[in-house]
Amino acid sequence: MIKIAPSILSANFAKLAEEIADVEKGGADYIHVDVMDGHFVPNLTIGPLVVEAIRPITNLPLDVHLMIENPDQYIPMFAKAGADYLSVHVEACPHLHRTIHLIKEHGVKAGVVLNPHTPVAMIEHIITDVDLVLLMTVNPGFGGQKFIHSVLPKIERVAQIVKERGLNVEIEVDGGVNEDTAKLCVEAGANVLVAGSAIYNKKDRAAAIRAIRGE
Ligand SMILES: O=C(CO)[C@H](O)[C@H](O)COP(=O)(O)O
Ligand SMILES: [Co+2]
Repeated sequence: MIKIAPSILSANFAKLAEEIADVEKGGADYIHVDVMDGHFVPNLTIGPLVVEAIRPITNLPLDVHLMIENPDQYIPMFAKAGADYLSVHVEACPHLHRTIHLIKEHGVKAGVVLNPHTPVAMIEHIITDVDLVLLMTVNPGFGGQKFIHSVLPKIERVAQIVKERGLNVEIEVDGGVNEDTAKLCVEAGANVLVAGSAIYNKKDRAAAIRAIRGE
């Protein structure tokens, strides 16, 4: 089953509760929350206070994508705020095994993220410990960028590892996902599709979600 995770990065922040209710009603499976610190990526967005504020207004799992340096310092705060998934970048975690287990110790599902140029080999020895692998299909930092096609073989490789080892790991893609690129990601083996602009820039969010799901 293909899951759709609308990214609120492209929502109207002045009407965030309505924007979340709209995609929930439209068939979304997760709410994707992009956390940026102005250091790991050149943009600033959301902190634990916003996660805490949106937690009671939706029944959907909050899929929190941490694009921050030193995530260990903030994991307890995001867990307390109500994150269901916390995903950290390999490129920001010198002690990745420790960070993944810190997330799990807080009762939160753990995800690991790879930038477009980072090889899949970087997660071969941690994939058995995680609930989700997120492959970036744009350079992180901004919504509305163009899908990077050279990531497709990486999706295939992660899907192959998951199958070979019989793992229960979700394979998520994030960046430039629309109804055309979604199809390529699903064919390559992804099962969770993040989409920001391709959903929130459309008037009919339910139709946008259906189109990305390939319905
Ligand atoms: O992590 C992200 C950017 O760093 C966002 O989740 C992503 O860019 C979603 O936006 P879009 O679908 O418009 O590309
Ligand atoms: Co994201």
